[in-house]
Amino acid sequence: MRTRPLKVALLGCGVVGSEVARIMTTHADDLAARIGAPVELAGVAVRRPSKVREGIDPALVTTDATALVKGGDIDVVVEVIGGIEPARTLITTAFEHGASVVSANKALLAQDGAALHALAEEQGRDLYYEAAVAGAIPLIRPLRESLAGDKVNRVLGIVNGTTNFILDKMDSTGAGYQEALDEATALGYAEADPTADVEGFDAAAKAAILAGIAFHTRVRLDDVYREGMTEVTAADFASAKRMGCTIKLLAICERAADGGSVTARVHPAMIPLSHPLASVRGAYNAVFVESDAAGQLMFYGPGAGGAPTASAVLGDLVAVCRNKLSGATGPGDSAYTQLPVSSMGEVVTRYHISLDVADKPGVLAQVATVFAEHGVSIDTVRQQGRQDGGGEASLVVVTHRASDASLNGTVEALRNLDTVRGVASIMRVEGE
Ligand SMILES: NC(=O)C1=CN([C@@H]2O[C@H](COP(=O)(O)OP(=O)(O)OC[C@H]3O[C@@H](n4cnc5c(N)ncnc54)[C@H](OP(=O)(O)O)[C@@H]3O)[C@@H](O)[C@H]2O)C=CC1
Ligand SMILES: N[C@@H](CC=O)C(=O)O
Repeated sequence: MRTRPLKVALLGCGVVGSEVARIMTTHADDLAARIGAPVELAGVAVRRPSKVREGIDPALVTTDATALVKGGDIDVVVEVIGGIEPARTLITTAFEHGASVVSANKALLAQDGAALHALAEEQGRDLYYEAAVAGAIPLIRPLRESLAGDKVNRVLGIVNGTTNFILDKMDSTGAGYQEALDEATALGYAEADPTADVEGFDAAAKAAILAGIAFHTRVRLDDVYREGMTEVTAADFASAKRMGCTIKLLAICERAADGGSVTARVHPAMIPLSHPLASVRGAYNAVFVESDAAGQLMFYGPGAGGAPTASAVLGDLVAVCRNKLSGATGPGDSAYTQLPVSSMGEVVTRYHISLDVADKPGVLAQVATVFAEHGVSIDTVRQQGRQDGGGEASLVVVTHRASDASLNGTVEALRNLDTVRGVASIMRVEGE
């Protein structure tokens, strides 16, 4: 074993960084044995230096992340600050000063992954980010390496722990949205700004990363259709239950049948209770990967939280340190092509639409005509008279598979009917 240690700069010591530092200290001997050299924590950059950090030598703590990255012959920079800046500049500085990088920063990678990969490659450095998608679950490496000889056609899953935690609480305990979000934040699952979680930005960033790696193409955050989960109500859960379904925030990346384009989307969806994703509870994540030769694979595990995420960071740290010692670098993305990313209008799926309508003869026929005129075939219709005496009924329509564009046209036309008082909710139905 080499005796000179590999030097690691830790940028960020919050929920994830503090666990990375703890494991680096408590598992130092194991890490050294696996890498073939000891690893030394050379410095820890934070925003608030006076905060007490258990197990961290105060002499290592600095607010000058740039100086830490530039000085002292750092071999590997672990970036767990989050956000775009200063993380991006620190990572590029690390590459330019001889260090490889391990990051958990999906927001940055979804926005600037291509440029960062290009710089890493130009400088002969590694850029690893297993922790950026689905916390502890090994997903990036299986897609990038184990499935490199297969053809992945679809990736579908729950990739945000916070929203799964909230939806699960709302469904199973009747908890309110805010109460469940506060608990997820206290448990360290949520992003610094939880809007990123609940509005689907975090899951969309992960979908962009997954689609890029799975289909060997470049997909950016802006290419991903996104709807958050803030408008999911108790009434939606009740409707879902009546259909034998529950509601999950899903990320779905698909390659077109002709292989010539891809789509990536994030939105809440009803899925049957019999589907394996329906039983993914709390902050757990699960991702299905469908490929030509392997068929269906499912990856499952803790999707958020300090220790699970640190596990993925440490796995990358070991891989990058091994590469450093052998003089190699891991796979980059220089061989990626640029497949077109199709719009949401072209996506084909099923829909659950809840309408408030006048409770009088002929309304059902009128509504059915609008669906037929837009080429959207109805699977089931359920009408429920209201007890409020207002002469209104609820009409729940579940469609067969139709394009999003056809469904949008249908809904627009329904809104123009005098007998349709309102469209209470529209939700896609997946996983059948
Ligand atoms: N939490 C989770 O479950 C997961 C998080 N991630 C990703 O990991 C990254 C970190 O997340 P998390 O640990 O939760 O975030 P936290 O907000 O808990 O920690 C951020 C850390 O960065 C430090 N920091 C912030 N700004 C600066 C700056 N300008 N210079 C130096 N240090 C700075 C903070 O310092 P201080 O302590 O002084 O405030 C803090 O230590 C993010 O990219 C996130 O998306 C990925 C998977 C799961
Ligand atoms: N906020 C994220 C953290 C992990 O990526 C989540 O809830 O999944």
